[in-house]
Amino acid sequence: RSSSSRRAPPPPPAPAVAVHKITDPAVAHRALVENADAFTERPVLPFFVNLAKRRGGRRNENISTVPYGPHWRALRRNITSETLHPSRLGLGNLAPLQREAIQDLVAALSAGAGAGLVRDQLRAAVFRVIARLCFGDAVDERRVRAICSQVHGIQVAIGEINPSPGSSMLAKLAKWRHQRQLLAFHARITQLCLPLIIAARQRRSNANDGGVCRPYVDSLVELRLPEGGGRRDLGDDEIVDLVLEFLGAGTGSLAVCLEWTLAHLVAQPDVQEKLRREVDDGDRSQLILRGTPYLQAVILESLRMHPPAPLALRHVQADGAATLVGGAANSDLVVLFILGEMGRDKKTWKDPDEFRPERFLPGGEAESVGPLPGRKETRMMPFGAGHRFCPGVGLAMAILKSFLAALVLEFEWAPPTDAVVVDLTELEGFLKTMKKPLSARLTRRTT
Ligand code: HEM
Repeated sequence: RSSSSRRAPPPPPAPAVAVHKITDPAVAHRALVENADAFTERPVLPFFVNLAKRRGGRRNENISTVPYGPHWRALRRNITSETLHPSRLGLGNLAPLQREAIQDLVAALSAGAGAGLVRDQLRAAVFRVIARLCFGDAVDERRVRAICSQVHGIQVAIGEINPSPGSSMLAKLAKWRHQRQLLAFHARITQLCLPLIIAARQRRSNANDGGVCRPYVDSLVELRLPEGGGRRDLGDDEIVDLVLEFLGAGTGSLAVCLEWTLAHLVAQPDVQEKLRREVDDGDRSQLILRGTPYLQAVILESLRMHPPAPLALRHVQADGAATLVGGAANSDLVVLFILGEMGRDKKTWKDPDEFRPERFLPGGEAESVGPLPGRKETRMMPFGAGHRFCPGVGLAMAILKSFLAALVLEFEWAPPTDAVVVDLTELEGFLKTMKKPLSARLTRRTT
């Protein structure tokens, strides 16, 4: 036999995948809401492939990456019912965590608000709340700050990934360095989180459930995942990845949204004053209970114009893809739903580039629009849509409302000098941040 006849047959070619972008909210509705079952999977990002290689090919899943099915359902049900459910996040549980974080934020901002400082302080304050929901009271402030800085680092590094790096040696080297940097962040986060996971296992064996507001990590050490007809515990490394997802998904988007919203309040003092009048009117401790439609409208308007997560991603099989491209699609699709463009779609929104919260009030063009798409219509989707919409939407809206209310009650927000115009240029990345960090002159209000 010739050597060529003994050669192993070549591996089957990888299935062709085409990329398809969607910017029209009506098309997104057809796909994610009306054909939800065909749009359940996300493409696998290279970072997770590299992480798996380091673990000898074993891929750990978090809620965002896990294929749709029993594993996803178990993780999603756990986060929703054990941590994010309104009964868990009742005012009695969330309010004290927020109060402490807001008090520290106000103190830090009172001490000076140079460029970049507002952004850093917002991120640190939101992280405190999310970290306490994740780990409970057991975590000390130094460790919280260290984890916060590593989680931020990994998000910035993911945002810097060049999607088409080219094939030159230099490009390959840059890509390799970048992946190493991501893995180093991940290793440091693992080191910082492992003692907290061990502490949670200890609490479990002591049969102490950590109180009414049970930390997310406690629910994870007790979770039994379906596997091969039976059930199994999660390993420490799997819990690290789920915790990292919780901390990252929770903090980054919230801090970015607060910064954008404050920037618009600086640019439009009339909106700021109207908002202040609403939150100042009546019992402040009952803010969320008494209803604050303008506060809700300001936040929705900010999320419409600047959805912090710029994309929702799906991997769609060729037959499901036909609903999008028409006829018979001959390849799978990676579908990019471009959330920012949907919020500014000219067919859907009047004067989409104007920040006008009134549009979400009764009588406005978007009075029935909320943070999630409706059954009949999608006009914006800052928290995604379909089966994989964001489970943190309730927590996110609660935190955004209480932080924003406190920040306009405590301070008057103005540009650093009267001559400065607020720069609202966006920076594309893992999150859509302000290109130039918000710089503001803060005057403490005496109330
Ligand atoms: C302003 C704040 C937030 C924004 C704008 C946001 C946005 C999003 C978006 C766009 C998605 C993708 C949805 C899709 O593909 O259809 C998502 C998914 C997700 N978010 Fe959020 N999010 C926020 C806060 C949070 C918080 C506070 C948490 C939890 C602590 C969270 C946890 C998650 C998780 C676990 C997923 C994956 C869901 C799944 O695949 O089943 N997010 N988020």
